[in-house]
Amino acid sequence: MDVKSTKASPILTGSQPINKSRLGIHSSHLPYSQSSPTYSNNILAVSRKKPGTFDDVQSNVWLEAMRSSSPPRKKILKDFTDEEVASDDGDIIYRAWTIKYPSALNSFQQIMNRAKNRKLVVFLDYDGTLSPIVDNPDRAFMSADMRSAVKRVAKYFPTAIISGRSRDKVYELVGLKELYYAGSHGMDIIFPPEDMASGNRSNCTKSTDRQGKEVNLFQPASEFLPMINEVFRTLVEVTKNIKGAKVENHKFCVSVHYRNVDENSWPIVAQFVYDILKDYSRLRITHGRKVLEIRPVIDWDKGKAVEFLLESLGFSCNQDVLPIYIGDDTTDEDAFKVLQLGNRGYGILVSAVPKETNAFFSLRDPSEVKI
Ligand SMILES: O=P(O)(O)OC[C@H]1O[C@H](O[C@H]2O[C@H](CO)[C@@H](O)[C@H](O)[C@H]2O)[C@H](O)[C@@H](O)[C@@H]1O
Repeated sequence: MDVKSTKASPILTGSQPINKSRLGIHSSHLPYSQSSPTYSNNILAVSRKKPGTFDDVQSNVWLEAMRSSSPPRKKILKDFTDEEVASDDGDIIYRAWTIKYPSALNSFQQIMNRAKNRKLVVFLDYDGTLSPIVDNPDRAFMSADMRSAVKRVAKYFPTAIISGRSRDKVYELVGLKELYYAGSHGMDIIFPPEDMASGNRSNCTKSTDRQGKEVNLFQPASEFLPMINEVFRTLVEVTKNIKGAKVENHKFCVSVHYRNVDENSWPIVAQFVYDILKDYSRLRITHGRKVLEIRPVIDWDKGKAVEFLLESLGFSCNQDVLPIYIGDDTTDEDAFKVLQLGNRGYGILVSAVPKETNAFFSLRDPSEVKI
């Protein structure tokens, strides 16, 4: 679903402060400020450094966040309970957690009761929600059964995929024309103009898709494209000798994967990313599942994308609509928060381990999402 852009229409709020507390790190510990962008030869800057030796406290904070991203089940349970747990105990702890975040499957009737006389609008994350987490991001396929399940849902309810991946990539993986797609953590949204609510004045760009069909594009970070491409190239270059490291260009953000990097080399990955980002005050980093995600400092996230789609498609009236968002990652928390506010809808966290979340319900893994 590639589109030929006809006009750039950035709705930038780059001067807004970002939510640094999401990382659990005080703002003074983060390597970005609110000053204007700088472009520089980062490869040279980085290669002057001795890799793997952190030169200040901030980067150690990053490393700690990397270690706690997607940790083994036993470690999460230990953090949650403050003691070592056997796997049977782990199940008991998980069941206790579902008292606070009940299983969406067991709460099906409750959800249906609330959905009575309302329009259900469904939002789905991709990785870890529709597809299982696997070592190779290029092999994160959703099953044919899952695709059929999503297709069935979309037949009855407006359904959108909101992913950290590029919109083209996630479309390629999902392959269903009948859905709405938002890539780059919601910074790249596409929908047919005929679905736009009447009277809506969303600041969209008109464009055409591969089939020549007219589409509406909303890309609030379009001015960051050259910067993102530059950072992507630099990161590919500096990480090329780190075994297992993988850098993905998601158009308006970049992912640096360290899932397959030996843990002893994680400091090197962190150091390189940290050094590069020092030169880009208008980019920030968030932590995903064994991935560092570099994104523009704009006031936009998956939660904002949910609000945007609801409004653009004419579903923002609280009384008539019940939005549901299913996701597994920290970036999905922004969407859960939007639905939690004013009890607007239901966030459903996909997690096999207890976690603090803004979601209302839980599901254990993608196989439960499919049901
Ligand atoms: O918002 P999402 O659709 O959940 O995308 C978030 C990131 O997903 C992918 O990485 C994650 O899944 C990979 C495949 O299972 C896994 O190998 C990796 O460790 C996970 O972090 C994707 O590759 C990232 O670029 C997305 O940002």
